[in-house]
Amino acid sequence: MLVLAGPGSGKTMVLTWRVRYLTEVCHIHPGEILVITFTKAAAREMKERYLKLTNSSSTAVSFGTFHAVFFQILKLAYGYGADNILREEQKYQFLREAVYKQKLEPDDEAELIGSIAAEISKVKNDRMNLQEYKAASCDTKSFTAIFNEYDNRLRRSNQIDFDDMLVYCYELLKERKDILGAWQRKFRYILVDEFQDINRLQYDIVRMLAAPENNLFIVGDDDQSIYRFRGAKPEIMLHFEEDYPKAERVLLDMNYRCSQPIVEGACRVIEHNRQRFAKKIQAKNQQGPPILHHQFRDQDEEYACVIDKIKTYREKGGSYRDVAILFRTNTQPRKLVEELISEGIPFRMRDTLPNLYDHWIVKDVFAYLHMARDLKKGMVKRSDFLQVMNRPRRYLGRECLEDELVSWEALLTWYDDKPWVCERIEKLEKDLKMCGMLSPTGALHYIRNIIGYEEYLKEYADYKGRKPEDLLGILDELRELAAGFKSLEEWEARITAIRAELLRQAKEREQNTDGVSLSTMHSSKGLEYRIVFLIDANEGITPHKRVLFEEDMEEERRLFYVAMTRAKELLYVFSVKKLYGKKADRSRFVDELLDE
Ligand SMILES: Nc1ncnc2c1ncn2[C@@H]1O[C@H](COP(=O)(O)OP(=O)(O)OP(=O)(O)O)[C@@H](O)[C@H]1O
Repeated sequence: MLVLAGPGSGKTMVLTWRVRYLTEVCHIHPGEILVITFTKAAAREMKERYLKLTNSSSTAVSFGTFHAVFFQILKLAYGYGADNILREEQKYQFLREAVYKQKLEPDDEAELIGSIAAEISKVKNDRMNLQEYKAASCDTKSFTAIFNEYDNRLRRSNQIDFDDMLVYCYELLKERKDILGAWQRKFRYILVDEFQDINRLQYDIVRMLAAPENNLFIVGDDDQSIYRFRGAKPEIMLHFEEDYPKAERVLLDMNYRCSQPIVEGACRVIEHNRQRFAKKIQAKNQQGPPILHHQFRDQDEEYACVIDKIKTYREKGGSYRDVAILFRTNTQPRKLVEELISEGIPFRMRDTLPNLYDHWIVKDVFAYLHMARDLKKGMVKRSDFLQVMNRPRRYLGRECLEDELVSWEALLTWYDDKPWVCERIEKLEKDLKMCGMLSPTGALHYIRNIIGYEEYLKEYADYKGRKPEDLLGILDELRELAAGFKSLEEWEARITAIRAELLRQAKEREQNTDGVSLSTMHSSKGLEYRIVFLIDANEGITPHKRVLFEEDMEEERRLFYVAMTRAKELLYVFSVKKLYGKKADRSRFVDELLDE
């Protein structure tokens, strides 16, 4: 049976009631029932709700994630234990060592390792032939070498990663009909939650397990499939009825969460997708204010409005935890976070916020700023100088600096046979003197345009085959953060305070304190709030600028739809006219939403 469910339609309840129906009405033995979810938290919640519903303290029904279920199968076949599962930190250590061997010298090591890990996962999950695979995170030859090195390391230590669990399970069940038969007899009834996010390998294993009786009960919302980037295949759900022509389809079209204006607005957006089951969702709650859209001059004005509305809500007796601010990418709310801290509004981040000040481009800029400051005392540090001496190119070698502090005379003497290098050294010293007299914003402008750091980044992007705007965007963002500070000292004191506050908040997050939720649209899935702010609803952000194909655009629209349907009562959709100093267009999703 295919249960096609809209947002807020009570999918968990449907699954738990179905299990109760199987056990209490159809008298199926609970041990024959398997309920598969995507996360441990979902499995736990499902089990708890089932126990509550049946008024019992334990059950023989199996509630587990795909990985837990597949690992159980491997455990019995091969005697695997917890020690055989590769831990995340070990995985990154193995990959780091494999990357070092290839001498790739990335600017951002964590980013490279993260994208290689994702690609390895993709190759394994899609059962692709490594010999024919063209890599995206680095050159194909290095990727193949890293993949093999990593895999051999796993074999040598008799370990498997999370992707291997699926691959090995698939291979085992394919080859050993006796083992497959035993599991088919054990789990005669299989229920799958969030089916829209299933990947090919998971589906193939579930199909094998469900045969020959095919007692499959799947629940999902094709409009909420948002994990294509990590291998989810929403088309599997769309073609389920072709794989199982006898399957019945049930539509859960009542939304118990959102008010009618929110449901209607969300439907107007999602109806622009072509790859979907057409359905009409209704709201149980017919009352509610309309969705509020506003286009602000810039983010400063936008964030001031968000903060103002949160404060008003709080003054009227509301809780911070009723409110969520949702955004497309986890780097988006940096400025907002600073504003919330300044205003003393507690918040909880559902995703880690990568610190802009840890980015190599920002480190370069700060090396210049520090040199400009230290030059006044004649104490420019060697480490700062080394960081940027050839950004832009000045034809300098590390050997020209032996002492901890830079001596400009010694540098000029070292290169006295190369007048073109001396010219650049003198220009740098002069530029640093100028920078030292400017405010942080003025100095950033100077470093970027007069020192030539922007030109350097463009050449670098060209050489690395990256989009220059991605790198220049970091400088744009830094300029926004620097605005208003009179001196470097003042700015750095603020950066230190924010770091400390974020650390404190991370600790507090574990305790259940009241706070506004800050979340990416992805991480907001499954959650609900009385009031939701969708910020920066602009082209290039949502939909994201990396969208290339129609399928990507449909995924972006689904993400927007998921975010909208988190709101129970009040939904604000905010856009800006100017983003990082440049003109910005309102998101097409806002146009679709307003097009009544
Ligand atoms: N039959 C029902 N009657 C009244 N309220 C319900 C019913 N089913 C669910 N709800 C309420 O509606 C809200 C949404 O339910 P739930 O979170 O289970 O939906 P969902 O289908 O998982 O949503 P989504 O996929 O959008 O995350 C919850 O507040 C829940 O308590």
